[in-house]
Amino acid sequence: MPENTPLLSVRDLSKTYQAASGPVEAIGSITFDVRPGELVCIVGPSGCGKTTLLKCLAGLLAPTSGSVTLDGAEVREPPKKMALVFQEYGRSLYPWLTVRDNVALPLKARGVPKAERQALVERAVEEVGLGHAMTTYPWQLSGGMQQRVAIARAVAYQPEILVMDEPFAAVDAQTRADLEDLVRRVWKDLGVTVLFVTHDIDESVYLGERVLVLSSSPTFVQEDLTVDLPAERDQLTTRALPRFTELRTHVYEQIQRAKRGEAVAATP
Ligand SMILES: Nc1ncnc2c1ncn2[C@@H]1O[C@H](COP(=O)(O)OP(=O)(O)OP(=O)(O)O)[C@@H](O)[C@H]1O
Repeated sequence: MPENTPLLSVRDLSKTYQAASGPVEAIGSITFDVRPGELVCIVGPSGCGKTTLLKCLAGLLAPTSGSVTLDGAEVREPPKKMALVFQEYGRSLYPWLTVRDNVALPLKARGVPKAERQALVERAVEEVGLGHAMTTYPWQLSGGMQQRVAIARAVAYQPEILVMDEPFAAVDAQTRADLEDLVRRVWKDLGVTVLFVTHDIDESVYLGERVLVLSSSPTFVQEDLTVDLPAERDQLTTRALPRFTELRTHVYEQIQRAKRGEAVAATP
């Protein structure tokens, strides 16, 4: 695929829920593209419709209007080319399966031959730094390690796009920093496209090559910000850069504007 052809294309996506109390317009109109190999973060105020947007992207919820296209095909059901990582790592792994078998499961379901499966599982588990824990069970691992297993499972599957929904919201700050660095490393080493949803402004700037700032509901894309920080990022030096402070202050101000209902749509 040529580099400028979008991998994921969201066009005029809107979602209005029909609640008992009447219609709730969650998403007004969202339009954006993700190109192959990008790492894009989505950030927005609480209740702005991030979960609704992700459900539509993952084919779990039909939009009221507009479309989601992945690799040229309209998404109408969970796409095989997408892997998801959620916040609740504890519930996303099977406790009776070892790390190796948890990571292998989607490959087995897809019918990948055993030798190839083993190679993919080993590479993915090594990549997340758990090569020594292949035969352990999820309940023998810390929360951060369990989330590493979930990431390994997603990348072993070799998705076209990895969608992460606030994956580190439930871990402590130190583990979170390690996992952020892991995402950057996996993204670079494996060349996978990543869409990362977070409510943490600093995290969005530290991780992303682009940050999409969403308005409050009914939601639209308020800003599509290019993160012009060096590609080699480091928790200490990157976060201490004046440019990092400028960008996080800018995103913070945009979100405050969104909360006050003063946001205007980004010009494409
Ligand atoms: N099933 C539903 N029926 C009616 N309204 C809903 C439903 N699901 C979500 N909403 C409303 O849609 C809006 C967006 O909700 P959504 O959960 O997508 O936001 P969010 O950004 O993920 O929230 P948070 O940041 O708090 O997790 C909210 O006003 C919410 O109350």
